[in-house]
Amino acid sequence: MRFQDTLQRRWHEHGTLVCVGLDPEPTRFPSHLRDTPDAVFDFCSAIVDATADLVCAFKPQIAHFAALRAEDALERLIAHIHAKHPGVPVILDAKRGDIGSTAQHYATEAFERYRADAVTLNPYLGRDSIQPFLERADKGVILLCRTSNPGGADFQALDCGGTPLYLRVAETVARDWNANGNCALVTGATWPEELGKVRAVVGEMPLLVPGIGAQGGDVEAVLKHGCTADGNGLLISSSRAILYAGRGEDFAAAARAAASELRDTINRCGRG
Ligand SMILES: O=C(O)c1cc(=O)[nH]c(=O)n1[C@@H]1O[C@H](COP(=O)(O)O)[C@@H](O)[C@H]1O
Repeated sequence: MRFQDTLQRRWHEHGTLVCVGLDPEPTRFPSHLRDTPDAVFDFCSAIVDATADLVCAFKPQIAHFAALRAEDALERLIAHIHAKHPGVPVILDAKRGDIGSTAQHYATEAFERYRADAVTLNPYLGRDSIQPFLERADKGVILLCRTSNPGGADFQALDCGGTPLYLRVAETVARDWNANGNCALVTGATWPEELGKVRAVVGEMPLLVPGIGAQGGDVEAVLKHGCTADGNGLLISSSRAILYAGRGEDFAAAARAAASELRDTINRCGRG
């Protein structure tokens, strides 16, 4: 099934906008897992199994695995999600971006090697750098637009003929790059008013919104500015606040409680 269809199904049939980010940091694992041979997989798969019914997507962050030489654990983790929780899409957070011939290899990496349903990309190199991904109509192409970090405005807010660069990105993606209906944008929870400006430009396009939890984004403000008219349209992503909600043997139950609370807060704050 296409990424955009699985996402719609999670929003409408499972009533959740929560995306759990999978960012393993072994120093923060519970002590009983820290020195086990397959700790990264064991930790992440326990979080996945404890939260799958509460999420609209999982988002593993590739650097967290690569830095630990744990790419094989990432491959097995994504295979585990597909096998045990079919219908939950996996977004590979890789933020790739390169000339077309190299981009082709990044597309193969994301969709064939890792079997991700969607990937985050940096649009800075322009259309041809994204083309190999856009052509995969069944896969989600999630482009950085207004990132959550403090320096996000350094370039993204630069004036481009009366419009900030991030809105130019939003306009271009919505108008020119989305012929297959498989594009989405990253807009950080830490900039809710900009999120609203992006929403006004892109119609119903899905927005991936990191920055809730550890980065301090406000759920209510995100919903006020970012929801579509039917109360959907967002993947509100949290990693550390869910993954490391507990430090003991009950870490997975603690993660479930944190994800459940986030889902309920979102639903209480007025989605659909
Ligand atoms: O593309 C992303 O996922 C992303 C974009 C952005 O603007 N800000 C941002 O924090 N992220 C990612 O989202 C996750 C946020 O983690 P927490 O702050 O722990 O919830 C990290 O994996 C970041 O790499």
